[in-house]
Amino acid sequence: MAHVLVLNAGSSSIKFGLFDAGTLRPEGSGQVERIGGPAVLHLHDAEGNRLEKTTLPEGAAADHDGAVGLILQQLERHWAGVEIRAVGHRVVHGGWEFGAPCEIAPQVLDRLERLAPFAPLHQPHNLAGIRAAFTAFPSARQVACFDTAFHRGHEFVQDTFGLPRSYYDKGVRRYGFHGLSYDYISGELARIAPELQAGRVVVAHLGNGASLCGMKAGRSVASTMGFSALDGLCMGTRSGQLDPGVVLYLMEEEGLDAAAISDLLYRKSGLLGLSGISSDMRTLLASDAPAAREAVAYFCTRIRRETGGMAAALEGLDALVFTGGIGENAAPVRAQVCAGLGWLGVTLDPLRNEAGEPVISAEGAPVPVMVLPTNEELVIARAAAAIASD
Ligand SMILES: Nc1ncnc2c1ncn2[C@@H]1O[C@H](COP(=O)(O)OP(=O)(O)O)[C@@H](O)[C@H]1O
Ligand SMILES: CC(=O)OP(=O)(O)O
Ligand SMILES: [Mg+2]
Repeated sequence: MAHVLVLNAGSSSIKFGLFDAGTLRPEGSGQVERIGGPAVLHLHDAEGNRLEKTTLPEGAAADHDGAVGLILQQLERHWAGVEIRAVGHRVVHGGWEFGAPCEIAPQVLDRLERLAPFAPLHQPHNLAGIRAAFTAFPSARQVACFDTAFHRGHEFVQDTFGLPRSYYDKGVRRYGFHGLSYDYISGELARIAPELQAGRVVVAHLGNGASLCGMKAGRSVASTMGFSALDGLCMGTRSGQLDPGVVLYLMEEEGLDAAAISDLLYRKSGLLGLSGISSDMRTLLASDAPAAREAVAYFCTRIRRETGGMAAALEGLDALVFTGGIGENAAPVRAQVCAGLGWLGVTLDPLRNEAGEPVISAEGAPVPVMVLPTNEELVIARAAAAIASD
């Protein structure tokens, strides 16, 4: 039986999914999370039951390459002999060239390589996964699916910066990311609440990377992420929105060069930099340290501010959806975000929120608030299966 394998490299995790190429039924899934920290391997069978949850020995998944190697080993161990017809890859940055999933020819790989500087926490890992899959499955079709593609079609005013127009023409514009996740959520809303999907929805994808998408009738109108995956919300290790004057100060007064600034903004800021403790929301929520509390408070404050901005871009709000590792699991974060959004019609039911029910808003509240687990792997599998059947 032919299968589609999906590799989804995030900034702190690599997730995989194995699907029947015809029915797209899941045959197995898993992830290596907390890469670079105390990494944990999770494996699930076709029914979603846990096969394994193991804290990996130090060094086993110190980086994304190690994690890909581990996943390939586990595939061999638990799903030996399956025929892999196609491998679908999440590729975070598709620039302005790639607006739809595509088969990866060698010249495509070169073009994707050129976008690596704009997504240094992702693109190199996405490309390493592609190379590893070419070696491990030489006869499979390799397909790239882009985080940026869902946001194509924004109006000029949502995509431009206030720079001279020539920069926009050169591609210095807001691309937006997490599009595979938003695409999945849009489809889920159409299935379970079509009247909401037809309206104005803010989706908060809160993982190690975090962004908001404003959607109208299921399509992206605006994203808090911009040219790179640094902009917008505060993230695990990324600063989010920053006065460009700070970058000038760092260069002129502190003598930091581009590499040092990149390291600061991508790897040492956000929840990690503010708390001085961890980039991981679980660790921060479990900590009594005031700096951990303040980091979480900043994270939530930025989400509230940007939700107000998104509602303005959408000219109203009909629903708010939480997804991503934090959005799906961290009830205290959802509570803090929503506590300041009563003026928009958002009121939570604390018990439903604590239980992580699909609908967590209070009975009769004007704006439904939902928790929907994302499934970027399924979106990728659908595209890879379609291309492989051509
Ligand atoms: N049960 C939980 N409670 C709070 N936070 C959680 C929980 N499970 C996962 N998270 C958080 O989700 C984040 C990782 O999200 P995820 O979407 O998997 O990451 P990535 O951006 O690498 O794809 C981490 O900050 C982690 O602490
Ligand atoms: C684009 C991005 O930040 O992705 P992730 O949240 O998976 O790191
Ligand atoms: Mg992710």
